[in-house]
Amino acid sequence: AGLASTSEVRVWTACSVLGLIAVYAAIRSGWSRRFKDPALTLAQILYAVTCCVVAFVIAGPARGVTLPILAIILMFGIFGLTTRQMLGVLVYSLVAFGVASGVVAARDEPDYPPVVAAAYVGMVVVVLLSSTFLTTRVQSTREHLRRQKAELAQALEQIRQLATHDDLTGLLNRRAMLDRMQLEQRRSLRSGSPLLIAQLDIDHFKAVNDTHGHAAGDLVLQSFADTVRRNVRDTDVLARWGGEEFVLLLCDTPAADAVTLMERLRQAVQAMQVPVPQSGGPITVTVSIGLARHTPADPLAGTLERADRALYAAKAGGRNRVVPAPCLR
Ligand SMILES: Nc1nc2c(ncn2[C@@H]2O[C@H](COP(=O)(O)OP(=O)(O)OP(=O)(O)O)[C@@H](O)[C@H]2O)c(=O)[nH]1
Repeated sequence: AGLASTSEVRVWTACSVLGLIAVYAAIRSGWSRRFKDPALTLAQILYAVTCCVVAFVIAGPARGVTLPILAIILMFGIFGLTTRQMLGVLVYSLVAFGVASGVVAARDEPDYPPVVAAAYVGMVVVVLLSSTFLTTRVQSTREHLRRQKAELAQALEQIRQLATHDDLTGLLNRRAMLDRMQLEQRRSLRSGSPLLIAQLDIDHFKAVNDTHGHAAGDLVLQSFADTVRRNVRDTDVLARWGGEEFVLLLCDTPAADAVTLMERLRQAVQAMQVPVPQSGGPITVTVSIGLARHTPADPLAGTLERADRALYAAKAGGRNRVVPAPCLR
């Protein structure tokens, strides 16, 4: 439109388009993934500010258009840059526009009197400062949200832990164990691997509480849980079923091995010595165990019932013993 030199505008347009193509290629090719910000926001903004500054110099009387464009460029920075990067952009832009103003003044354009030059510089400063201020605000809001999100995730994990685990022993609780049993039941059905359920009940536990107190009883429950956990495989699942009663799920263990394992477990519990402060010597306990194999045709409740009956037989038979359900004999 006769406002600016055609050759300068052509060179400017070519450089701007080449810059856009280079950024597009860097992102689409995946080359930019090696950087922390694959969108190359900082590089894009610095390049755009540079183009804006050059446009300010060559646009003649139309240079006022470059200021809203500068504001739009910086808007992208508000969401994509850190406060430090934005401060860098601020300093770079101030210096670049300062130089540009000097160049324009040196070109001695008739419609660029000092008062207009000062107004442009003032506008550039306002745009840059307000963008930097907004970036700081957005960054602090983002940081606040990030912290809240982390706290929420931690609280959810705590709730999940409380809902699925027993507070005293850290073992799975009954509800979580039932879920796990169903999972293992499906797995066993698919693979044909044996699945066994053991019910474990500490003998005469009421007497422990009555003699040594409830706190000592709690220590015994914790030691019992640790002892059992240490004596079974990681793939076996132990849960506190309620009170002094525990359930152990033996995955992929042949029945004969399971009976031997339960016997070893019984002996480990018998050998366990629980030191209790202000209670004379350490407390010892024994355990009765009922063991049953899950058969694919049966519901889980049926297997639990058979393990429970075997446990009852162990108690009735004098305690401190392992009784396999009839299906295992
Ligand atoms: N310390 C403590 N005791 C508990 C807890 N939960 C249940 N108990 C106690 O466990 C005892 C269970 O007693 P009983 O059901 O009579 O069984 P027992 O004395 O072990 O007798 P047998 O099972 O027949 O050998 C009760 O005294 C309950 O109060 C707990 O979390 N901590």
